[in-house]
Amino acid sequence: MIVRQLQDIQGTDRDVHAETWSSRRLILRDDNVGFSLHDTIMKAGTDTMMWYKNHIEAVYCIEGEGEIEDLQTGEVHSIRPGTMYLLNNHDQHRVRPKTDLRLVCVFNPPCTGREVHGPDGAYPLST
Ligand SMILES: CC(=O)NCC[C@H](N)C(=O)O
Repeated sequence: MIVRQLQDIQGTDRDVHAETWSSRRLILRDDNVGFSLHDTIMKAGTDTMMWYKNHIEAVYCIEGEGEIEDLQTGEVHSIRPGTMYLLNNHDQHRVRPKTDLRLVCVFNPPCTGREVHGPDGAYPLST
C-alpha cells in the first residue's frame, strides 16, 4: 500500500507548474499501477488548448467553474463540481476556467512526472 498526502507533494518534483495550470502528481508511472493520478488547478481566466494524442485522460471537477470546448464538434460543456469528462477519443479540446478549477485527472498510460504540453497540446509518450 502507498499512502501520500498532497501537502507532502507540494514543492517537490511531483508539483509541476505551467503557465495556465499546476499539477500535483500523486501517482506516477514508477508506482507501476498503469495510470497516473493528478490533483490539478487550472487558473481562472485562462484558455488552454490540449490534445492528448498519446494518452487517455479522465477529469473530475471537485471545485470551481468553467467550460470545455470539443474542437472537433464545437460543442461547449460547462464544468462544475461533479462534472466528469473523459477524452476517450484523444479529443482536441480547450478548457476555459471562469474561476480556479480543481480537477482530479487520471492518465493512461501514466505520466512519468515532468510532462508539460508541447506546442500541439500533447504530452510526449515516454519510453
Ligand atoms: C485538465 C488538464 O488536462 N489540465 C492540464 C494538466 C494535466 N491535467 C496534468 O495534471 O498534467
